[in-house]
Amino acid sequence: MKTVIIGSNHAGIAAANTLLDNYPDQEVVLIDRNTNLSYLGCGTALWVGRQIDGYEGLFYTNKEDFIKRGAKIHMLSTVTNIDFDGKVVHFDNESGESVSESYDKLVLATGSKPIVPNIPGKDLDGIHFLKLFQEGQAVDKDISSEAVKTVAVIGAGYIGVEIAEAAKRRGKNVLLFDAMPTSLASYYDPEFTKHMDKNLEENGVELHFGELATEYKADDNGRVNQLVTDKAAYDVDMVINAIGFTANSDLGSEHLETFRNGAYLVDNHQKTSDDSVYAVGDCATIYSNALEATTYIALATNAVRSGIVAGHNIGGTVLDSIGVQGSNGISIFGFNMVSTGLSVAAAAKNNIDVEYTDFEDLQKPAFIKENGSVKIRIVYEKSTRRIVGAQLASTEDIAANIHMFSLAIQEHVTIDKLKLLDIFFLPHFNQPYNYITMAALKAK
Ligand SMILES: Cc1cc2nc3c(=O)[nH]c(=O)nc-3n(C[C@H](O)[C@H](O)[C@H](O)COP(=O)(O)OP(=O)(O)OC[C@H]3O[C@@H](n4cnc5c(N)ncnc54)[C@H](O)[C@@H]3O)c2cc1C
Ligand SMILES: NC(=O)C1=CN([C@@H]2O[C@H](COP(=O)(O)OP(=O)(O)OC[C@H]3O[C@@H](n4cnc5c(N)ncnc54)[C@H](O)[C@@H]3O)[C@@H](O)[C@H]2O)C=CC1
Repeated sequence: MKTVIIGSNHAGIAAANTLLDNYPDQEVVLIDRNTNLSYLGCGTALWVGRQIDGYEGLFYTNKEDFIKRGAKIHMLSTVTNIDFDGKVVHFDNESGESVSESYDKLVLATGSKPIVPNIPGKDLDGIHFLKLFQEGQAVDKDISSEAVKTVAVIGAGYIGVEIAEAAKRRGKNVLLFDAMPTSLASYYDPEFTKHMDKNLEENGVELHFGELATEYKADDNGRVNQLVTDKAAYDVDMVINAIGFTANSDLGSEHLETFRNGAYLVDNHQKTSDDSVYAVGDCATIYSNALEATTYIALATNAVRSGIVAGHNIGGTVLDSIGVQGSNGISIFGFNMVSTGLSVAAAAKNNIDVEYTDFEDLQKPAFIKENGSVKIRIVYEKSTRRIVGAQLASTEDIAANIHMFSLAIQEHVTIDKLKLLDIFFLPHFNQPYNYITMAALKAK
């Protein structure tokens, strides 16, 4: 059995690893247009902000490793066309020749592409996106220039907020814009984002929310020097666009069934509407246990799990995807936020009638000196009382809490089941009346 995988980043790599590690008879071919594979984009802001020494540690595998393990891998090779009936993938290889690979099974792992703001001046010099390693290098180079004093970041989602912090750490004036009235509006409710907004402001990031970029203007050399919005005009030396990703499904969208944003529609084996074709990671849909529906969530964590599921099903072991909660986290100037499932705002947008319960307390008993306050919100469906989301914010390390809520959503746990849940107590870590128990007990 020969499997061809198009795209060798997180999702494609996970599918390839699963096949190579568990099914020795499988012939695996990887094709990718990039020069590198396995780049952890999550490290870009850490590297650009000089919180880590360099980018070298942001790759976890390479071409040679796949060759050693018996796979064939074509890098710098762009797939131009797929003959789904004849089961042949056509691509331009590293030498520029048009070549092909036949397949028994095909895995589409072509990921996502940044959404481009469609406004005048969008192609000027000094306007960046942050997806590829090379784009991270370009941003780092520009930020290293003395001439760049003011950086505008368009989009205060995860990439925008992280790169705003990085640019500030490099001593730039940073203007952060978003169409929504707060940062991180897709992940948290305003009662939580207000703390992140305050944190950003206190650290010198200038916030411009509810303000839309309408034009980028250039100097005589064709480099961006002004950002015009629906409210004002700002002199800027560099722009970073981060207004979200959309699925990169150009290769198969005419042949395969797709979701409303163009992502390949897949079943719980990651199989598309073509029996021989699987899709994984950011180019595919995913099942949300909170929504109880198919949706689109671009995250590396999902990419990896979907690759594993596809790999096993292709290899011959039936493995059902268990769905996801879209769990995520962010840490900015020492302020941490994590969320899973639906916020109250996201539930409303999806017509799910929810209640929520909030609590705020110190992480540890007051007699412990190094201690920060933690704010928690648990969101549950009114009719069934099943937990559909949770948000936490603190200067404390609260990250691991969210995994439990992720499992609770996956397993349809009700808010009432959480009230007397056995949660250990040790003053080094938490309180006997801890905020999870207290929030659950307060639920209406
Ligand atoms: C700056 C940044 C920070 C992030 N931080 C986090 C984080 O902290 N946590 C998290 O979970 N997620 C994070 N993400 C999201 C995460 O990186 C993506 O969800 C993940 O990369 C998706 O993996 P993928 O393999 O599906 O797709 P991609 O990473 O998009 O890879 C797709 C691959 O397909 C190749 N390809 C596409 N078309 C073709 C073609 N025609 N021919 C050949 N090859 C092709 C591309 O070259 C690429 O290598 C971050 C993303 C960015 C940009
Ligand atoms: N910590 C993490 O887990 C990280 C995850 N990622 C993932 O990578 C993907 C891409 O990240 P982002 O690009 O940050 O997307 P995002 O979806 O997180 O944020 C996009 C932001 O842009 C705003 N926006 C949309 N259109 C706009 C417009 N025309 N003008 C101004 N603002 C506009 C939205 O309101 C939103 O706040 C996401 O799926 C994200 O979850 C990225 C970085 C870190």
